[in-house]
Amino acid sequence: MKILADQNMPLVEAYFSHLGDVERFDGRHLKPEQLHDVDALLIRSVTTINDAVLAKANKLKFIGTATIGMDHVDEACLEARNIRFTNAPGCNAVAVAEYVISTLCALAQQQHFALADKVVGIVGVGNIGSRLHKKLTALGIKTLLCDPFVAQTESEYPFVSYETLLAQADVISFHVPLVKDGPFSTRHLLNETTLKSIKDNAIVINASRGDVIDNQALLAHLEQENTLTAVLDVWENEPNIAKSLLQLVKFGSVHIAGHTLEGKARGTEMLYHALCQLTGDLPRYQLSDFLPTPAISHIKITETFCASDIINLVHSVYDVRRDHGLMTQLLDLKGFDYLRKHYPTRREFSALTIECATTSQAQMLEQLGFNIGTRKNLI
Ligand SMILES: NC(=O)C1=CN([C@@H]2O[C@H](COP(=O)(O)OP(=O)(O)OC[C@H]3O[C@@H](n4cnc5c(N)ncnc54)[C@H](O)[C@@H]3O)[C@@H](O)[C@H]2O)C=CC1
Ligand SMILES: O=C(O)C(=O)[C@H](O)COP(=O)(O)O
Repeated sequence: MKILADQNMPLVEAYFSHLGDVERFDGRHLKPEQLHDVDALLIRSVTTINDAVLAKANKLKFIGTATIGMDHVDEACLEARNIRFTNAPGCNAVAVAEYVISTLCALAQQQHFALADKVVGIVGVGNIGSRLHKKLTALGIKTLLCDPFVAQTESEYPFVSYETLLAQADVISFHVPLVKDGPFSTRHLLNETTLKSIKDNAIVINASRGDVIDNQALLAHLEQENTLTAVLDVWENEPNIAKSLLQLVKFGSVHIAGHTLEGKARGTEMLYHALCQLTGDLPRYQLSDFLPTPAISHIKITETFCASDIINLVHSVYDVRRDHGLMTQLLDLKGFDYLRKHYPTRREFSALTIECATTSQAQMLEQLGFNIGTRKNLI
């Protein structure tokens, strides 16, 4: 079997070599002739799949995208060609939720607010939004949840309308899929009109898809007034983003909110399982076979550990300001895709094991996502 995989997908050889021959390709520039005689194609979010690119795919029976988002794939055209398709639902949901937590911690330091004083509106309460909700609750932060689809089945929490969320939230964080048209389109959910309904001094975070916010409208809004804090991980027209917008956002990054080591590796692993299922092979490997021990793996905290220490703890694992610095300093020199390809290793909170002094610390930090070590005599 011939397997063609995006050059930025980790661990493909390690997982897939027993299934066939692995070759790599440049995800942004897949050409139809590269699919000749290929049996399985493994892509990331930068590869558009449509009729044109599949024109010479004579043997293709499987396409997997090691991402949550699927807006780059025309599923109808795969169905018509009888090509099995899968994404990797939830693979990097923890990473995106931790990106938002790191962002809020950094803003709390810079803007001198207490995290627990903010109301965070989550637009889209699926894999990412629900994990974010859990972590925010651990920090004592109130949330407003907006998801018309989940609201129909989930009665545990009250859901609000998008209009109510915009009017009442201090922080608005987008976690919807990009749906480009139809009655449930999410394109330009935040636009010239809806921008006018958000609160003064609000914080807007977008780690979903660039098109969910009308970037030109946001740019015009930021140019007019300065009470809005905008944080963007995703941009319209990547990789050729509006550089004038980058200058006005508080933190900008190159679509890396989901790029933890664990998140990317989980994506590869989910495709491996899906292909094994199709071929009838038994999976031989699991993620723990490949994840390295983190450089800092254990710490011990005392009873005096307090709110400001939580911020330091979060930033000891991941500080979003590193990524903002990389983007603002190196974008012109290296380009958007180079910075994504050479993204420095980032681990999830769970890679750090914490020995706590009290039971309440252990409960809170576990809910935030850290691994809790055993310690006798917890207070
Ligand atoms: N920046 C990054 O690196 C990453 C970005 N993403 C993006 O985040 C998106 C969300 O990911 P997940 O939470 O895992 O997806 P999910 O499918 O689990 O959840 C999305 C939720 O959005 C809801 N939704 C759809 N339209 C809505 C609307 N108009 N208003 C409110 N809610 C709406 C859905 O009902 C669903 O519950 C992905 O589709 C992807 O585009 C995902 C991973 C990494
Ligand atoms: O999972 C998704 O959806 C994402 O947006 C990915 O994390 C983006 O990563 P790449 O696939 O573009 O590397």
